Amino acid sequence: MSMIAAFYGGKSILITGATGFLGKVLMEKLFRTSPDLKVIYILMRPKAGQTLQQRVFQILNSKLFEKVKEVCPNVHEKIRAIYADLNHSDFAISKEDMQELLSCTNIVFHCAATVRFDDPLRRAVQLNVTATQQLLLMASQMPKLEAFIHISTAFSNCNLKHIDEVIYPCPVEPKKIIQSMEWLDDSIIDEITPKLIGDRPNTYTYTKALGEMVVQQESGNLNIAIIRPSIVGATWQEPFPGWVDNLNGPSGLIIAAGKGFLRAIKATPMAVADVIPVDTVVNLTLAVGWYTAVHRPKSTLVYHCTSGNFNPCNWGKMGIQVLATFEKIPFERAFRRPYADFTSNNFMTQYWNAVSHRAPAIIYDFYLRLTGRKPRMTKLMNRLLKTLSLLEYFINRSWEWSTYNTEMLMSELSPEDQRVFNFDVRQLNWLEYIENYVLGIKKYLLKEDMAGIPEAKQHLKRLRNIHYLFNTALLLIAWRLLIARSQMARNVWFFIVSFCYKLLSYFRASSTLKV
Ligand SMILES: CCCCCCCCCCCCCCCCCCCCCC(=O)SCCNC(=O)CCNC(=O)[C@H](O)C(C)(C)COP(=O)(O)OP(=O)(O)OC[C@H]1O[C@@H](n2cnc3c(N)ncnc32)[C@H](O)[C@@H]1OP(=O)(O)O
Ligand SMILES: NC(=O)C1=CN([C@@H]2O[C@H](COP(=O)(O)OP(=O)(O)OC[C@H]3O[C@@H](n4cnc5c(N)ncnc54)[C@H](OP(=O)(O)O)[C@@H]3O)[C@@H](O)[C@H]2O)C=CC1
Repeated sequence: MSMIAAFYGGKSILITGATGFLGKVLMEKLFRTSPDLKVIYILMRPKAGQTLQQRVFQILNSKLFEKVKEVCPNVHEKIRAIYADLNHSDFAISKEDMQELLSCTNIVFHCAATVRFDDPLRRAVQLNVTATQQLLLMASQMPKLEAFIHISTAFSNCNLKHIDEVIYPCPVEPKKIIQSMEWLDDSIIDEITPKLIGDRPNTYTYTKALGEMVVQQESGNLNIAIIRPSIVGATWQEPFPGWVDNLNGPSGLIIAAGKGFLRAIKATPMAVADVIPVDTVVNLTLAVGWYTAVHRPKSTLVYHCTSGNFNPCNWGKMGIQVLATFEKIPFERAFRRPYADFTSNNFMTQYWNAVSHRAPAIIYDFYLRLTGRKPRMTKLMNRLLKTLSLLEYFINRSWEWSTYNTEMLMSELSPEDQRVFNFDVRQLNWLEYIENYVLGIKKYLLKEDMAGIPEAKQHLKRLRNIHYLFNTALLLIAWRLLIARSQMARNVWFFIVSFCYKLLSYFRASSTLKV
């Protein structure tokens, strides 16, 4: 019997960010391994015209929850969706709901965050810092609380090369930042943002670091732990391989490459691609929840959930495997044939952006205009290039994360828990994982049918022929223009033609002699 699964039995669990990528997998695993848990409270807001109930219904009816429905048929009765907007000062939770949350909650998993790299500082602070502070305040009023688990990111201190499992201070106190956001106007905040974030690349990593400081400062008597995952990718094993439902991290770029939009990328092939499967993060999170509640460590422990030091894969290897998978499992209606060029040179990046990204987009838009349709490729390409520029920082560097706490926890688990809540990425086979990742993107993100693979392959063949034809035509035009302008080119051209003519005459003569 798994001790961790038994621990969550009968518990009331509060999750923020349960509608997000990580939150959904966390909920799924909890229900599947501890179907006798009492209730999961999820703090959520209505979105895209859907009420809370409709959102919950959609999640429970997704492919991800198919196994849960078998082991926990009354799962819908065990989810309590509570209206909450973490951007509000008191989360806008009703009094009755607040009362229930405060009196019943045993465990808190705080996953909600804004993960956008380009969010203005005010928004990022509100969600990643102030909301964390408020949730801790709520937690301090929960008499039955056993553990508070905060999800941060391994990149919260990406300004350092070697990162230990400790909370690093930021130069300006989070409380001062929170206060200043209340009275500074947007233009001033925009002006001081670069100074505040310093050598971090964006407001996301900076505010996640501030969030950790808040956890440390406001922890009081709570049992708290922080988990720092690196780049969270599709599921490795559970509930099935390759599940993914958003474009963050590598997923968006894999789509862009598979559809033939992305042909070159400024990346260091030897830099470590510290991708970690989402189910591994969830297993560690649940193990940490159990350990923190049962063993009550004296201080706030930080756990790195990374792959680089256990089982490293680099961006070059990942790119090659992604491309190899496109050969077997191509995406439908590709714009161009998938092709990868990794370059770490600025000039070459500009060159490829002009030749391989912008020029085809302009030509295609011209074609759309000619055929009376609305041009859209240039806009899409500009977005892609903006995304690339925001991700570049992370694919041209390597970091070292120490993992003493994570390894200590692994050794504390019983063999059964090590199996059920496996977070040992040494067992991960990257080639298999990447293939399943690409397949998962095709099935669950792009919602493409596997039956369409032969047609997709045919389409790629047609694109290859068009590509050869186009290049040959381009070469001929260039050559014709050169001949018209340069005596030297003309001489070379006449030399080649007369050489070919002589060769032909020679073969003709020798074949006549043989007869
Ligand atoms: C050369 C060939 C190569 C072949 C092989 C290639 C494969 C191998 C190489 C793989 C290298 C991987 C490197 C990963 C490094 C990750 C490091 C993370 C480290 C930190 C980890 C964390 O701790 S934190 C979690 C990560 N956090 C994000 O990763 C958020 C990013 N994101 C945003 O910060 C916003 O998204 C941003 C972008 C501002 C847009 O902002 P925006 O307002 O312009 O756009 P929106 O988000 O509203 O989306 C508008 C349209 O862009 C589409 N789209 C959105 N994201 C997209 C995306 N990533 N790739 C494509 N397309 C994307 C979307 O589908 C919409 O399309 P549509 O309009 O048609 O619906
Ligand atoms: N994905 C990754 O690569 C990594 C993620 N992490 C961390 O993991 C955690 C989860 O990330 P992930 O699941 O990928 O992110 P998602 O963007 O998929 O999910 C974010 C969640 O936060 C919720 N949320 C955002 N704003 C509000 C709000 N104002 N009120 C209520 N809820 C809100 C979202 O709700 P809604 O659905 O309503 O928008 C959603 O449930 C984050 O803390 C992130 O920093 C760490 C490392 C890497």
